[in-house]
Amino acid sequence: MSAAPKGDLRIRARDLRASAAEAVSLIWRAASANVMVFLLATLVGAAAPIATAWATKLVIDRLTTPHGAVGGLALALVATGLGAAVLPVLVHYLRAQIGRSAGLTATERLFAAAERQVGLRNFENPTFQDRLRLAQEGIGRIAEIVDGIGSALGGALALTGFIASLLILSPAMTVMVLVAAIPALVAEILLSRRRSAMEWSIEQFHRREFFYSQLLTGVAAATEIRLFGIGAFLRARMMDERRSSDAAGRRMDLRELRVQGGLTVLSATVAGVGLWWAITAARGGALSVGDVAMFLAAVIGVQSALATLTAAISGGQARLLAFTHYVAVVRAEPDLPRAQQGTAPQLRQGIELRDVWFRYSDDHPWVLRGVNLAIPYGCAVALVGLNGAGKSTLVKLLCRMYDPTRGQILWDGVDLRDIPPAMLRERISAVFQDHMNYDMTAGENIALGDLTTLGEPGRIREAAGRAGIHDKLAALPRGYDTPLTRIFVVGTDKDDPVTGVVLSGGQWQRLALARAFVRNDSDLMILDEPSSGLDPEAEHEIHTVMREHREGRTSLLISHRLSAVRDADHIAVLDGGRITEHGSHDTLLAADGSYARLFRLQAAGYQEAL
Ligand SMILES: Nc1ncnc2c1ncn2[C@@H]1O[C@H](COP(=O)(O)OP(=O)(O)OP(=O)(O)O)[C@@H](O)[C@H]1O
Repeated sequence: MSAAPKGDLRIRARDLRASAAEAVSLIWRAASANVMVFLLATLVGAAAPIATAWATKLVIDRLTTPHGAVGGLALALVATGLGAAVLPVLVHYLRAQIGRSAGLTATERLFAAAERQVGLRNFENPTFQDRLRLAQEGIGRIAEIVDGIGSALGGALALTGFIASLLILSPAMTVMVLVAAIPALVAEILLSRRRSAMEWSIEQFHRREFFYSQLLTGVAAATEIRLFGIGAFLRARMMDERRSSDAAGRRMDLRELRVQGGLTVLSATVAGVGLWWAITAARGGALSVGDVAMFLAAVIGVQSALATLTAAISGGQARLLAFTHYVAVVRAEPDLPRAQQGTAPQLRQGIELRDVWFRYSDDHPWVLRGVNLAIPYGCAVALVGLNGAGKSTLVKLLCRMYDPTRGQILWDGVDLRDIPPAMLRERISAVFQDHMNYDMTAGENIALGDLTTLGEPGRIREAAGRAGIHDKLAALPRGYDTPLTRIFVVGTDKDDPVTGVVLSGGQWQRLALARAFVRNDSDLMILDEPSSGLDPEAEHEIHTVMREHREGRTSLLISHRLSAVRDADHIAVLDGGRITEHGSHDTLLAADGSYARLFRLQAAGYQEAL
């Protein structure tokens, strides 16, 4: 596994500062009172061992002196020992509290930032996906950042106190201990940078492993996996991903083992030399017994404070580097240049696509190559075309999930780019080909189409009625309050567990239709393959309903079932990224082009069967 490129690490110094500033301000704003008590307790806790060491030295010196009074000192020793024992428990509690408060705020901000990505481009970008996942992990480690700040401050205080103590006893030894510590500090900082780069580079393995694990443990793919017997195959792929990330982790651990092992030997040697010197000096009468005890406590204290400080700095750096992903997501620009001002005018004239070109990225081929299409106000326009012709892509452009690469889409003459996406989408309702089935109650599944209906069951029922699913939903064990999921229990009533229900594909499709219908006042209704999963009777019934629903409304209907689109006001054929034919059903049949060919092909299929 290669480390992150050098350029990446250079950028990281700046990112690190931004990350530190963001983390400190987040922690402070989320829990300022607790932070103050935490810092105070940490500092007092760090001073306690120094006080203990001095009290111990004085007690020993007095004990070895005839008639030395030790009562007060012994009490002080007990008090500092008590403080040293109790404070860490308090610090631990405060750290967890601060971590929770800051984590709550950060989670809210992260998901709000993800919502600010109003289009789909970033969500389809693997780098952004990696960042999102690492950002969530980073939030989980905020408590460690708090810990790091505490350890750094405590370590610095303990270090200063013990160095001062050591200086009194032996300036030469002080220099020696400090010089031995510098390589440790530098090495730890470099190691932590390398570890962060490694973690970033193996994120792709984690994401793929997660994908396979979801497949293997989720319900969605369970039937196919069993039928095709591909469980072992998928598991092998998942384990490959795990092995790749483990291999990178093992290499990093080995590197740390070598470096940290060497550094430990170095500090043990320094401590040994110091001990030998102190004992020799005490023998010669240059140091008292208490001095030797103090010396030992100071050497151990300096080394342990340095270790704490080094770990706090390198660990803090690693955590802040992980936190840079959070900062990158919350500060990311919206993916679509966003119209802040402006409104979506109520549709009066219609929608027009003017020479629209689109490709998903510079590396992808063109999907649309100069589409010109009008969807006049109050008309039903049908879009037909072969698989992959770009029909769903065109729908996504209409909802402004992406902006056209070239050309314009006009809403009553206003460029969609000049309309805030949220306002535009309030005027549109849709059933998508790949509609969502939410693991929520039946009523909620419909109300998601217009949240104002959450408190208005009448509107929900009416939409369900129009989509032909009311009777089914009303007959469920808890009617519209029945959870449509077997994945988790909805509600908290332990004595009366709510059993979830699983709907069929066609029933889910009707629910998706109801979700679109519930948004009554929409200006544009988009129906992308709304009846593909329905039985023939249901399909006929739904098309009748949709025809009624479309009456006087502006709508765009996409279907491979050409009998379903024949009564649209206009039919447009999308082929090779362009509109190649358009007109009414009769005109297109008379023109004897590709629409006529496809229509006859489908009709012949039915006739042959008769
Ligand atoms: N998110 C995406 N990223 C990259 N390419 C995409 C993406 N979505 C679709 N495409 C590509 O764009 C082309 C058009 O796809 P689209 O889904 O719009 O076709 P369609 O006409 O709706 O097809 P179908 O009738 O099969 O539903 C296809 O070649 C597809 O591979």
